[in-house]
Amino acid sequence: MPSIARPLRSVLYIPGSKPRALDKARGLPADAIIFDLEDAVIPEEKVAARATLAEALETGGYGARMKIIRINGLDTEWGADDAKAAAAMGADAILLPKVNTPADLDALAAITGDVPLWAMMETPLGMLNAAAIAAHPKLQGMVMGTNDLAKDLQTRFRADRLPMMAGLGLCVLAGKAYGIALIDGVYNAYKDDEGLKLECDQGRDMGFDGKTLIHPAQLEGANTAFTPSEAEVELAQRQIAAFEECEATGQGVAVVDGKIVENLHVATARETLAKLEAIAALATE
Ligand SMILES: CC(C)(COP(=O)(O)OP(=O)(O)OC[C@H]1O[C@@H](n2cnc3c(N)ncnc32)[C@H](O)[C@@H]1OP(=O)(O)O)[C@@H](O)C(=O)NCCC(=O)NCCSC(=O)C[C@H](O)C(=O)O
Ligand SMILES: [Mg+2]
Repeated sequence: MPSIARPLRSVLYIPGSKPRALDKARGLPADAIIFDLEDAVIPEEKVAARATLAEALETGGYGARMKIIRINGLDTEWGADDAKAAAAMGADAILLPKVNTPADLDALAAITGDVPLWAMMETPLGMLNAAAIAAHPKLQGMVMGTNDLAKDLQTRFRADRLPMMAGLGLCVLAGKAYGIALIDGVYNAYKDDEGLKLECDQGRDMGFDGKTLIHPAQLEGANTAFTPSEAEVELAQRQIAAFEECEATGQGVAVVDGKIVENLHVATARETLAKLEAIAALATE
């Protein structure tokens, strides 16, 4: 299972129709940006948003942040033209909403060619097909659409997200099996830092690489939650040192803080340190 080298702790949605927000994002500490042409843009502005976004990306200035364009569905009047335009904008990936089957990605790839694809996982059918979707050769990331999922499940929002756990879990399993990026859904109450922290921690513990965000005020919370803590880094260093010491004496198991450390734990410890290095490298780019 390949691990994701590029940090994707904070993935900020920006409406493609809002020049001020598009400009502000050039200075925000987001690991990735989703330039949105779908739900954040009203129908009357959809066509103009395409040109506004093309101009912003042409101007550039987004640095090392990963640039992802979310287009409208191919079953809408804007989808095909969005796809053609997005393919020419030099983005790192194109994100397709409401992906139900791998055939949806085939249809997009027929328009966008070699551009990597990401999938919004936000319908019950899409989540049931998560493994087949994750296996698509062009797919490099999945983004959870928890608002649309809640709508389709006819569920109420709960702090523990219990009603959507089955769907999120299927996507995590599928994403890990095929080594693609996995980004959790948005937290709608963008002024509630404590609630955001709880949901980020939950997503991080489930195995997500980061969280989608709707407002700059959420960036710090997500970046902190998805960065290895000082305690995690210090433990990883001690685990590696203890295991190497044991190995030198011909033993395969070390004990740290009363818990066994085997080669698989050392692999996780090394991944923790590598993740921290990748985050530090991003800050200097
Ligand atoms: C939620 C908002 C409508 C709030 O906007 P606003 O009232 O303008 O916020 P502020 O006045 O607090 O903004 C302060 C400054 O920050 C800039 N700003 C705000 N939001 C963003 C952003 N997302 N990216 C970049 N910059 C942003 C403002 O321009 C202000 O700047 P300045 O004037 O220079 O001080 C708004 O935040 C918003 O529209 N957010 C995005 C909403 C969105 O993208 N929704 C769609 C994605 S969610 C979704 O679809 C998930 C999925 O599909 C699912 O099903 O779950
Ligand atoms: Mg959605």
